[in-house]
Amino acid sequence: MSGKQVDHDYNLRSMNNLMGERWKKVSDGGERSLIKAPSSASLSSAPAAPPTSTGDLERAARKQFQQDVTPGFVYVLAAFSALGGFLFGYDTGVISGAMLLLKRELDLSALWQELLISSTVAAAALSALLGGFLNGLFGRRVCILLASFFFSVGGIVLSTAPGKEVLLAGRLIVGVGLGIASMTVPVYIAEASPPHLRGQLVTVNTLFITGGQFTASLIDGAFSYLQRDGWRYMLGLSVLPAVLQFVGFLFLPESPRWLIQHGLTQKARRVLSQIRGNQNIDEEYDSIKNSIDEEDSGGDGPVIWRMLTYPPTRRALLVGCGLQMFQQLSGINTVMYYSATILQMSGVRDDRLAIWLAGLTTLTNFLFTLLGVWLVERVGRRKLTLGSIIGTCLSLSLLAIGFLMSAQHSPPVTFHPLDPSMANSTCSKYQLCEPCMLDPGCGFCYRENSSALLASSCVPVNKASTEQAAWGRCSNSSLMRDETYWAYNYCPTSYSWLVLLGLVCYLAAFAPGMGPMPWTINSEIYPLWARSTGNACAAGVNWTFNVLVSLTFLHLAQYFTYYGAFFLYSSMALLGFFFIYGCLPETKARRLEEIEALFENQLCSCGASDSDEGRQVEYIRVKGSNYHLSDNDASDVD
Ligand SMILES: O[C@H]1[C@H](O)[C@@H](O)[C@H](O)[C@@H](O)[C@H]1O
Repeated sequence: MSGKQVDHDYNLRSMNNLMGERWKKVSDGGERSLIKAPSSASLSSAPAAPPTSTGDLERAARKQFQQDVTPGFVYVLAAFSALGGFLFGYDTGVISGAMLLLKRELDLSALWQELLISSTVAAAALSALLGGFLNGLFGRRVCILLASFFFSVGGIVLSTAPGKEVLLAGRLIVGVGLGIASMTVPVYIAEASPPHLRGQLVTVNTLFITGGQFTASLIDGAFSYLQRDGWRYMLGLSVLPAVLQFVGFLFLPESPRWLIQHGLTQKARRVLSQIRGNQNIDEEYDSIKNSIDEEDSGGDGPVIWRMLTYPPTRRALLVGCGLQMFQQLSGINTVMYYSATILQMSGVRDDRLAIWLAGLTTLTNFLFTLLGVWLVERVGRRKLTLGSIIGTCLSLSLLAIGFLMSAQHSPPVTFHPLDPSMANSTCSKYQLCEPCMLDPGCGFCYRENSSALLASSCVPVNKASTEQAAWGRCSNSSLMRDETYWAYNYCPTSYSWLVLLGLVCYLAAFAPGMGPMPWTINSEIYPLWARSTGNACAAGVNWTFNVLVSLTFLHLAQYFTYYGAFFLYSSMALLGFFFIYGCLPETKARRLEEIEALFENQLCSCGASDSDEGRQVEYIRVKGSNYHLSDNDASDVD
């Protein structure tokens, strides 16, 4: 565990020799299909024979390495693993639509609604922590099998539940699966991927999360038309991908790194050959073995203790957990959850239409995560995360300004109807829509006549359904004549376009970087002995802050108003920017065994070394030998 880097023997002279050999064969026509002859354009300034520079050869070698030797099996493995991400997104996303039907059919109180929503996230936080222990003991494959088993059983329990108690049990079971999957899948993909594809393949897992959220919003929209039992289909459909993943993983292999760690060396070699195709696996095998041997002499005590007392892993853990915390403090789940309300503010009054349009929010999140998959190996993790958090911070401010303008131009209450029960409701005290809307017990009832508001009142909400008032004009849809509207949670405003613009900018900035990078980076910053525990802690932090932010939003809005809440999220994102700028090193294209060395310097010294980033380091293997390439400076190689 000394931070010493494994000696990879990047012998450039031998590379030149090998390249020379190879080039000779190319000239002879022997391996023309492996390294193509340079185009005439690239030859124009080169000497006649051999007609290329070392840089060209390096590039050709790298291209060949990337094109020829990444077997399709790695993609299959990543896709089956990422089904765990899909279930993560589906199960967290589907509940909002299901809840609309559930609360009507099962007559759920507010407490039960909150229980059904947050129990899953709380169970996920605990089981993510437990997942670290299970991963070390049984391996990644068994943990993924276990997670998909929980997802399947949970889905069946939910779809057949006779009452709310069984529903709660089902939600807890799904939560346990979520926690285990969220910490295991990124680790498994990272350990199986070749370095040049690792970032992209782990980011695909987050793409599947946002894909799951998008699918959930479509399913919610489609089944909301069913008069009865729509929620059973919504919650039960997750069984299909869960069973698919379970069956797939019966045939997929264990991570070679875990196998070597547990002395199953022959099996590990077999798996490595399977996932590395026609490459020589000796060097990778040795480097994993070396790092495990170093770690074995690293001391006693529980892993978390060893992590905290060894500076590089302590720093990595801080960075990993910090990233997850700032991801959630940037308010992604509040924005997603309240997107329907935000859309209603901008004039969409039909509930069903608002549900469908909220699907557009999840689609935008999904599409911009796709951009992240494309960018991660091009610009690197650090720049992508930094750019994303600046954009997130600015667009949160834009959202806040939109809410501020709406609040400052809040329509007045002009009509004070008498409460038929003569109860003295607090709603009648409000003079403006803004405080009326922020009180969870009240809503704004108004008539609109060619964009002018008439006879607007603040009245109590119907406790059984927030879609109606407790009494008066807005208490019954048949009573609501043309142009009479009920606004719960929002106020009619002419600044809704600003809020909508803020929402779109927010998703465009958040989704490619702050969404996926915390997961991707956590899967690669810990040495093998600390990887499960590190990811378990970081995933636990993610889920804990997820539940904290979602549960506090309404109270925050009540005390600080909507714009106060969004300014708060924006300042959190600004803090996050300083944290990432100072503490997050670039891990792109490094081998997992080398990354520990990046955390040897004091934490928060990364900003100072930004200039090093121009010198991109890549490791490639050509038929079993490794070379250390510098992309930007071919003259390094002489
Ligand atoms: O990375 C994911 C993703 O960005 C999701 O959209 C969000 O709901 C999750 O909380 C987050 O962890």
